[in-house]
Amino acid sequence: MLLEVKNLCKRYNKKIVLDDISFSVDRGKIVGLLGENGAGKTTLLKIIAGFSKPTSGQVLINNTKVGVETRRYVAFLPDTIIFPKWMKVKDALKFFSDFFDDFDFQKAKDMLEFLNINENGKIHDFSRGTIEKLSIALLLSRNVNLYLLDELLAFVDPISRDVVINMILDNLSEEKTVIVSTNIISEIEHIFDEVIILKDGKIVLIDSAENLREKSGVSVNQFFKEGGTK
Ligand SMILES: Nc1ncnc2c1ncn2[C@@H]1O[C@H](COP(=O)(O)OP(=O)(O)OP(=O)(O)O)[C@@H](O)[C@H]1O
Repeated sequence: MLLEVKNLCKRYNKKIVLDDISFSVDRGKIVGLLGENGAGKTTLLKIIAGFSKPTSGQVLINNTKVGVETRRYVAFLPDTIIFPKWMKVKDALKFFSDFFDDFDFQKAKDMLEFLNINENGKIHDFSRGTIEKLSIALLLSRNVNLYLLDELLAFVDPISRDVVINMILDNLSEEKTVIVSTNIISEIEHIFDEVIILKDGKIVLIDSAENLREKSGVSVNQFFKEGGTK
């Protein structure tokens, strides 16, 4: 098992944001993490990425308790812009290459060329959608076991969404696992192996996408919109 989450709880002051969450994810899977605003998706991904501490419970990646060590296995796409204002694309490439041993420089360059993103461009002058595509390209150029993509496709235009989805698929192997939190469900659900639905910090559904569609008779998107529980 690549990822094991056991009785995870997160509280901010008195507010319970994650309430006794347990699940595990195998290698090679694409998991759709769904939930309304405030359900706890970002909090969960940040804890798995090692950027936020649980109040109680445990997260194991490759059998190692989450922390500095496990950050080597994980690439995290946050839902905010990570680049400083002065940075050009070529600086971001250099930063990733200096910072991450697992970064494939040539792969990143090829992806950026494919996406028509100029290396001399200043990142903060780009549209939010282009910044998202750049972030995804850099992230997928890391060779890690687990990719956590928060709010994927939030800013990407409908035409580019398929391009991004195909980049994810091209990058996958049996060893790599992807957890995607998104609100653009209908366009990406075909790549989900498993679906987790969070509501008020609790898991209300965890199933294979295929089972979910078969049992409910509707798409994952429709199922989620109708309330997300069986
Ligand atoms: N640093 C923090 N301090 C206090 N409360 C927080 C903090 N971070 C998140 N929360 C609260 O935790 C809850 C879950 O937030 P989270 O961002 O994880 O939800 P989400 O499912 O990712 O939502 P969205 O789809 O809107 O991004 C929210 O009620 C939020 O206000």
